[in-house]
Amino acid sequence: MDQPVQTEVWKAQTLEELIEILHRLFAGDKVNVAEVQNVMESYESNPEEWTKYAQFDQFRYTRNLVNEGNGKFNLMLLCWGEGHGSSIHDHMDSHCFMKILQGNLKETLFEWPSKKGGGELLKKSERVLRENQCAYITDSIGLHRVENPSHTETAASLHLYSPPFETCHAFDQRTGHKQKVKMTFYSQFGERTPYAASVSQENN
Ligand SMILES: N[C@@H](CS(=O)O)C(=O)O
Ligand SMILES: [Fe+2]
Repeated sequence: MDQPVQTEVWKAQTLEELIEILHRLFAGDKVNVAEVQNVMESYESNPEEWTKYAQFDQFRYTRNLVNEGNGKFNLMLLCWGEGHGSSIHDHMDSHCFMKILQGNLKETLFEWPSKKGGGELLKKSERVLRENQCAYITDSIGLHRVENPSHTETAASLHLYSPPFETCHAFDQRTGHKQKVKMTFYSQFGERTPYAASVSQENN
């Protein structure tokens, strides 16, 4: 019988402590997905600790950089207004962890377009993620779309990407065609990104 893989169990009491633990977990070359997911789930969202990063936009979800993870990962807070959603997109072969800090988010998984090209993207599954849950996706799992299904409540989520990336592909559900998109930060470390640095760039 195989030995079970030892995973350490950490409990993050605060956002600051979570960031410290994440730095340790990403110090080496290997990522233990279950361990990262567990520690992100162990943090009980406390809005007082993250509200300084939360900047909402009227029209679309925003990406707000919280920590650069020593070059190993980017940690960011995403702010979703009522009904806001992403395109169907990939994650450039990175690990992607998504923890709900406030509200609910609906995640719909899709298959990659078939090699022959063309045709509608097949929906694999959908689920609603609730406060403090942490989901994981990477390209081998598929593509996803994330939406705030509520028309009365905003939502906030904490995303960790390793290695960090700045572009991804957005897919047309009906044709399967993809387009490269550049992703920007609405704010970094609590400060609104200057207009010149984000102009003519898009979110995903
Ligand atoms: N991957 C998306 C957010 S999500 O919809 O998972 C982004 O970084 O903007
Ligand atoms: Fe995503």
